[in-house]
Amino acid sequence: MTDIALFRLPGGRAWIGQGPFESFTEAPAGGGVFYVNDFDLSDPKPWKKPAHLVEVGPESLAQNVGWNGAQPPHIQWAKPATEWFKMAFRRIRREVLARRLEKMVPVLTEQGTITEGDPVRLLERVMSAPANTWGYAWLQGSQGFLGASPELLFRLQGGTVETMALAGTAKPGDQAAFLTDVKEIEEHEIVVRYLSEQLGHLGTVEREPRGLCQTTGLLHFQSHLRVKLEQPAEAAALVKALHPTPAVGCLPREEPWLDRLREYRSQLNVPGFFGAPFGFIEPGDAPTCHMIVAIRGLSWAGSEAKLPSGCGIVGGSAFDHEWRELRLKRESVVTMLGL
Ligand SMILES: C=C(O[C@H]1C=CC=C(C(=O)O)[C@@H]1O)C(=O)O
Repeated sequence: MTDIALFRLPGGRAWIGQGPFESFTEAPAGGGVFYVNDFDLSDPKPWKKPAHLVEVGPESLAQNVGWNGAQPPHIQWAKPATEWFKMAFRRIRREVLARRLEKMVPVLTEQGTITEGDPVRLLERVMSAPANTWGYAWLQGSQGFLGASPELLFRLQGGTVETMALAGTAKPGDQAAFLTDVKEIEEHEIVVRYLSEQLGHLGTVEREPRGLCQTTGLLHFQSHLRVKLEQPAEAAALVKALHPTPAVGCLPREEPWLDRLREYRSQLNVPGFFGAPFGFIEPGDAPTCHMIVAIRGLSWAGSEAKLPSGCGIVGGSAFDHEWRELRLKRESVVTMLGL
């Protein structure tokens, strides 16, 4: 099967890119190009231009991708062990209580085995994911990742950058208590403050009041932010300025803490795509660049599948509560993908 990239906007417009892909350090003119990287931004040529790009809808997906008789996958998940995550949780919390660290987002990964079927069929699910999410996929031979993320890293259009803080989580039924939950509000406002500071270097920042975002089985705090650029900015420079936000990284966003986070991620077997920027520049002369945070998805290599979820640890975090939140986030992905 050819290599495939997919990007679907909240409104439903979507593009499929088919390989081979040509890689670039800077986004080539004319758009129609995907941004694919890992959490550490280790690919120096993250802009991927497909040999063939087509705008698709849910009905035209199959004829553009061609399933070749492939069936949706069955995945047998193994229950995740608590030990390593518990250790990371305790160490992070200790640093937070000592006021050396404000927040860090460790990630737990559930491992699975694809017993039959082909993950390519999950593209249909990504296309029909909730309307307030961005669908993404990157399929390379027998490996890849895909999902539907509720989190925008930024949208760059003309001289305006829009972004959002998305952090703080509850079950939809717990809304009344969530709205006044001091720990969840703190977790969220840390991300707002970080984004306001980073964007403040580019122009005057406008922030909308804190609101709610509901996706498959989950409720989050969400705040929209916008800045009119004083000088033109490249998408790649914005990625470097904003990623990783404390919704998936840490604060302070300094190398020693990022190193610590990388250490936890590697101990906990986290796939590189998780929390990384994933983007698409629409084709055209004055194109819009959409850059999202790749969460709420899974990855696979051969028959091995990985399902990661992360949770922000602040001073008020309790292990059992966070462990439940991690499970709810993974269940949300499993439900969304119909697995
Ligand atoms: C890291 C994840 O979610 C982020 C987005 C929304 C809420 C989050 C939270 O409450 O911790 C996370 O920052 C994930 O889904 O694995």
